[in-house]
Amino acid sequence: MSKSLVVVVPDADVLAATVASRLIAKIVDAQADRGTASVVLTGGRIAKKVLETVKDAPEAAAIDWSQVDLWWGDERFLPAGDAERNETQARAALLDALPLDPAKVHAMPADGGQTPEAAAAAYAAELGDPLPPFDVLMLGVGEDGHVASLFPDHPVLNETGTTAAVHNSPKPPPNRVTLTMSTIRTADEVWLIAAGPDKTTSVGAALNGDKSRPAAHATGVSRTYWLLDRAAAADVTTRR
Ligand SMILES: O=C1O[C@H](COP(=O)(O)O)[C@@H](O)[C@H](O)[C@H]1O
Repeated sequence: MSKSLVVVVPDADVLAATVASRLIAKIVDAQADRGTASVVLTGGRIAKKVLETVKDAPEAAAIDWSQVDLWWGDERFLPAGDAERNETQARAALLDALPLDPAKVHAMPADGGQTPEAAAAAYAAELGDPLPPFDVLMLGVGEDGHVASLFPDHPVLNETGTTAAVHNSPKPPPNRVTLTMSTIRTADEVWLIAAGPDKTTSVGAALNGDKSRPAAHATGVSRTYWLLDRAAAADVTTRR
């Protein structure tokens, strides 16, 4: 049965260090088990800090980076190289410094003139059927409780495929591509990561049972971790 745990640490710096250590250990363990590891990245401020911390961590040398598949939970549908793309952020924070196999870096398509729907369909094809075995899927949590590009009360929540196009996102940019919640829930572990007082309300609501927050539905098959700093956790009244 899936277990859910809430981990609260003092601040965003400690949170980034905590998540980075866990991520390295998770990848090392997956590679010890089956030779490869599969990780789903997220975007946003704390995600950037986590990746920068992994880059500076001596224990990251224990990872065979050529045997890591990297996927993204969502992407801002913008031209390749745009600074607002989650891919651009991840490459600058960590990926460009690693000896990755380019064929295993599965970025979501950039806006090259096709529709977001076409981009979402292309990513679904890249994921394949069955879906890859995601060892860990990381998610930032928005001020409104969104995860990936799944926003509260948005039609994207009704999508039934493995990926979806998003229009009229309440957070810029308006067009996005995202994994659907059913895809997120196939990951072995889902880590919801949040820091700072602007996340207090949404994290508290989601963890206290407000099902209108997409974050409340993001669970892993084996484990769901809420990895929070004290400010983000200030309204949490339940410990799982
Ligand atoms: O737009 C997005 O926002 C969320 C959260 O970002 P943050 O800067 O508030 O932490 C992020 O997780 C998501 O991947 C991204 O596309």
